[in-house]
Amino acid sequence: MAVPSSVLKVEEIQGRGRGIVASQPLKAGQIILTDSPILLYPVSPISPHSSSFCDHCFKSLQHQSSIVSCPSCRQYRFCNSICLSKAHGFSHSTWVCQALSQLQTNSVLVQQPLERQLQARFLVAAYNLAVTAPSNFQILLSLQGSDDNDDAAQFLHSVISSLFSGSYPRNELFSLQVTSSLLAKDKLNAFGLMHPFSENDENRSVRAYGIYPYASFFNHDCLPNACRFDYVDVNPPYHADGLNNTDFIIRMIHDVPQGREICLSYFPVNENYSSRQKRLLEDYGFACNCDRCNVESNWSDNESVEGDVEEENGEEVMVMDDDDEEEQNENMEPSDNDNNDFPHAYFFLKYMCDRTNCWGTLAPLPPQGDALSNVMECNVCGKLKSDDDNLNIDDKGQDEVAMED
Ligand SMILES: C[S@@+](CC[C@H](N)C(=O)[O-])C[C@H]1O[C@@H](n2cnc3c(N)ncnc32)[C@H](O)[C@@H]1O
Repeated sequence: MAVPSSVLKVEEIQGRGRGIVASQPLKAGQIILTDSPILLYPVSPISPHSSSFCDHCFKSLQHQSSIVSCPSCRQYRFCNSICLSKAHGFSHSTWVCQALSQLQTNSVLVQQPLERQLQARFLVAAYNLAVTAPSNFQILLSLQGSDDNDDAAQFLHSVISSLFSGSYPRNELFSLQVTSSLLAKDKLNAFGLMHPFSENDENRSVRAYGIYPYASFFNHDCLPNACRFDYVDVNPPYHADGLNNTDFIIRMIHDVPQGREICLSYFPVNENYSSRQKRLLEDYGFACNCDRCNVESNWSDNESVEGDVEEENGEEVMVMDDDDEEEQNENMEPSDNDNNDFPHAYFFLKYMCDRTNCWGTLAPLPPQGDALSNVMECNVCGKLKSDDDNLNIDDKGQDEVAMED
């Protein structure tokens, strides 16, 4: 599958499956891809009325004054009648509405852990996609993921089959194999749309999951050269024509030459070596051997860039003292020289947000013509920071504005 970008191409990369490669030199801040979800589903599958987000666009409902509920199930809530009407033609069609109501009263499913309920919600969404947009369903099926028939797939297949045995269209769509394959695609490819950022919230959680067909081709690197921005509740701090609020923008963190693989980090970059390895193995099925991991694999458990590791939120995170920072600022520039002992020291200083409980990644604002921006934007809290000082404008947690849907 090709990506809709003239500056990227999909290539087979040894030991990593498909990946995305720069087909020309790319500049810091450059927008390399905008992607829309083919599937979105909320994390509150069984008790939707407790959700504080619109079930169509997933904006926070906190400051909305014209909230409406679905008139049929009376459970799912939407920002306004526009979102409701869009959802009726898409994610909350008549039969999805009925299926979700049945899922909520399915006593066997309700007793299951949240993960299983969530998988059931995903399967209903995927089934809806198969019926309403078969070509997007084919794209979903072409994403990476094995189709092992495990216990979860067996169980969910029986729940979903019983749901679809009634008035729902084309119940033959859900064989055990398709169910199992869909679950694997979801696990490897779903992106989380996070709760709005707050400095007081140590454990920011997910509000919805989405399948983004092109962004799914990015492989992981613990020192990424690109990162994703979403603007679910706020407008981007630059002109972005026609963007829906659940669209992703992928921007370059720094310059890269033509032919270089473009990678995202699948989670915040501050996680320590053992936790990253564990997560990548358990959730994504691979052992990471990126430059950063190769360096850190030789460290003792307590060692970090300068031997400084602090405990923060129960997690070990990298820290540097002021002298270290000055020295690193003077001596370390990003380079393609992978022999550097601390490939991540410079990265942390320049590209990691220092706001409490944020751990977001900073990328420059998009260049204007040939002029590169010296303003960095955090992809989690939205803070804008110039080279010398914090601009202190734009906070994703506060500035709620309407965007096109
Ligand atoms: C979102 S997909 C990325 C695209 C995928 N490579 C493909 O061919 O469709 C995630 C999967 O890609 C592979 N992958 C991603 N980053 C990797 C890395 N750094 N090393 C090895 N495999 C990686 C893993 O199999 C992972 O489960």
